[in-house]
Amino acid sequence: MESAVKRIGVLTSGGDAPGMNAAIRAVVRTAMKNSIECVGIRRGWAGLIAGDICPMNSGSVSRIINRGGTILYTARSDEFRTPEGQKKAANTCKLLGLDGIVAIGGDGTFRGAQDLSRFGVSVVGVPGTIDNDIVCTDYTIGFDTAANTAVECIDRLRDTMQSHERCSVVEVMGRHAGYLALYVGVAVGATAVLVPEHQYDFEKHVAEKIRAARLGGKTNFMIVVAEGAASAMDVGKEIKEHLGLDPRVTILGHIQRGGSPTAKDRVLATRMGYEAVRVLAEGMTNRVICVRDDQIVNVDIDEGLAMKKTLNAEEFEVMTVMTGV
Ligand SMILES: Nc1ncnc2c1ncn2[C@@H]1O[C@H](COP(=O)(O)OP(=O)(O)O)[C@@H](O)[C@H]1O
Ligand SMILES: O=P(O)(O)OC[C@H]1O[C@](O)(COP(=O)(O)O)[C@@H](O)[C@@H]1O
Ligand SMILES: [Mg+2]
Repeated sequence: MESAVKRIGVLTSGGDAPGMNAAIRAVVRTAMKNSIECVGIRRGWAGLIAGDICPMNSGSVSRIINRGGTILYTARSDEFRTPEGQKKAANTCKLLGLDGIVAIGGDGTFRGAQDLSRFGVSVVGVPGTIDNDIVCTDYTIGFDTAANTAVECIDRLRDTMQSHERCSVVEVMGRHAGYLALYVGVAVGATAVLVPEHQYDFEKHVAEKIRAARLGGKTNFMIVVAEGAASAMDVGKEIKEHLGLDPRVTILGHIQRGGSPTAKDRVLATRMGYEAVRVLAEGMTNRVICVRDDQIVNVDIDEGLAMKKTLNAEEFEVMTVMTGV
């Protein structure tokens, strides 16, 4: 089939996520198979504005499928949020003869892609963020690895908390989204889980859960807090003040974003990267690659971003029943 694009760019933007490299590799290799030239754009949208490019070929993506982070670097760019910045980025595309851009990132990255498409550049988004907060897709690259890393860390904390009969407050990532906290909280058998989607109430969400666990015979407690729900330090202070316990607070932070991607992240990233190039080759634009019921599909970016994602109600209910007991 004759491809609708001759030369494309690939970039990673926003917070990095394990599996982004596998997606870059799939984009480059699929492009090559279809005789499409592929140019790497370093440092996300900032790099597109600056024309920060590197040539890509089969060799440049060798031995990266197993590596965390992103070989193209990533950045957050305030300039790209402005029409002037977007115009500069579109001019780079014109100068380099880029017909299309594959943007691997989160919701912010896709809003940027939406804007760039208004300048006549074809864009396709590949969801890569540990937050799993992109409305139109069941899954975003990096979530599985980050969740498993957090679970491993919390299991270690649990050993020492059990020995000392202590309370642990652990902060996981998620400024605006509680998917990671909820999933990890269920996986570690947390005493309580705090998510930004629900207004924090110390008495109801923490004190009552700890009390129920203590009445059930437990002498150690694990509180999982999404960073956007409450400050783990503050939760720790409240536990000390109101319940008389002496909690230990751990902020997992960027540990969660690193490490070798799980098989799930590598495979989905590869399938999504392949689909992104296929979509551009077919002449489509303004699409997000999504996974729905384990099928890789593409969705209009405007429609995708307009959808409202909520926490999985069944998973939340399960967490509510499992905590505090
Ligand atoms: N509403 C927007 N319009 C244009 N560009 C945006 C918008 N939101 C974010 N961006 C661009 O995308 C970048 C990445 O977004 P960010 O929200 O930080 O990460 P993520 O893509 O992982 O959600 C931002 O630094 C900015 O350059
Ligand atoms: O790396 P930074 O700039 O400290 O950002 C931290 C944020 O990035 C994330 O890890 C991922 O968010 P994005 O994918 O939207 O960039 C959030 O969970 C966290 O709140
Ligand atoms: Mg985001």
